[in-house]
Amino acid sequence: MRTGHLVAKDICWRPAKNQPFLLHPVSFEVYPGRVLGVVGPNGAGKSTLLRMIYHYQKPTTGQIMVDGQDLWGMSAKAAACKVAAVLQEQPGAFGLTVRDIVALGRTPHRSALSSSGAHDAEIVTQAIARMQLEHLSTRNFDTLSGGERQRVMVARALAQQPQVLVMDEPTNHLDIRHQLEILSLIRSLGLTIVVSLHDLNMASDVCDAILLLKDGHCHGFGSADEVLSEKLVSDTFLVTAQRQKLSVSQNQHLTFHLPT
Ligand SMILES: Nc1ncnc2c1ncn2[C@@H]1O[C@H](COP(=O)(O)OP(=O)(O)OP(=O)(O)O)[C@@H](O)[C@H]1O
Repeated sequence: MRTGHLVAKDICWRPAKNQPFLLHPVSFEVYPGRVLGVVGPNGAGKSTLLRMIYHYQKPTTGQIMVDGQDLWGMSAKAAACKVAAVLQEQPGAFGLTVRDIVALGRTPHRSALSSSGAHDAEIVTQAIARMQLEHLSTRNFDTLSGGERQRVMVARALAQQPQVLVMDEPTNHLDIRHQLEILSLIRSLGLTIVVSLHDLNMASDVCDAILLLKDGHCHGFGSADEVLSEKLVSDTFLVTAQRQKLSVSQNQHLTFHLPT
């Protein structure tokens, strides 16, 4: 049976009891192996939502279920066996090599006293190969370029063998080639993926469903055709959005202008 069925039921969040909600109740479902794109203007609540899915920030109310299990009813370690994250900020590695960093992905799968064995080593090797990082595996992580680091963080997430992968703006700082590679990877992994993207055309190309947020409210959830309509995009981003069919690929493409 394919795993990675993600359900969010009325999740919302505020920093503290006496503060306003920054994310208002939002519900969605992602079927195993599908890709959900989270889009919206700056400050919409995208990262706030993702943090709840990768078990960093507990929803104030509501529930997140992975394969029928309440993500916030389990330990952080158990949750890390289910959900991995690739974030915008990459940690300082203090002299660790690329292979060391990828091997950290195995940590949630080990018991407190066990050291990593041949099985873990094989999974780490496979994750490095999947991201074509073999030639960099002994390099100090801190010496890599932004794009190379991003690929290492994806390899670490793959070594974690999650059912759900969360990616917060994974194409940031990547050149066009690496952006396309990350998008193609997202499609090919076969994992359930929740990804925040600023580029609405990319989101439309790569995602099976789109969740549109603004000011902490859900403004749409459904297929890209439904949610990324001219009207909804124009209203949400305060621009004039136009959808056009590209003559060569026949794909729909959004263009944007400031309203006159
Ligand atoms: N711990 C916090 N305390 C107070 N405000 C917060 C906290 N975390 C997030 N916010 C606020 O919540 C709002 C949503 O932030 P969030 O980072 O989720 O937005 P975003 O959609 O990811 O934005 P961007 O596209 O700019 O990255 C912002 O106004 C942010 O300042």
